[in-house]
Amino acid sequence: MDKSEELRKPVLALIAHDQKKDDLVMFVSRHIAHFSNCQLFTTGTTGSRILAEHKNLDLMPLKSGPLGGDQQIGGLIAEGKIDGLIFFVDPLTPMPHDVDVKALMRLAIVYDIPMALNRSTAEILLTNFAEQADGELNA
Ligand SMILES: O=C(CO)COP(=O)(O)O
Repeated sequence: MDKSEELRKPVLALIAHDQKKDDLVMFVSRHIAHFSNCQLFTTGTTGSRILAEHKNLDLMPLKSGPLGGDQQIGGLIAEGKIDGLIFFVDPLTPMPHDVDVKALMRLAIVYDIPMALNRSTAEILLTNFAEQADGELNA
């Protein structure tokens, strides 16, 4: 691995179901220093909500989840382009695209991508990425 590869920004996928979007935007705000050093992919509406608060992030919104956004992120995972997935899931609302959500989670498991499905696990995931980045800087 050459130096530029070692120091490349972590690539994270961020997604939130509608009832969890406020929580995710707050989470991003709280950890903005960290997210400013990441390349981000999101589903459509999630990305718009985050960009409305934080215009300068390196963030690429894909299609909305029900229109294929979860599958696009799954495709990126299959191509090895995603280092971690933070997905604030709403467990209390039926979703028309539930199969897409399940397929995305399946691919994250298949490719052994760190996947946080709620806030407390997302905190652990971010801490881990931050520690890795510190380790690389001090190596
Ligand atoms: O439905 C979603 C994930 O399954 C999220 O999609 P949006 O970010 O477009 O609302």
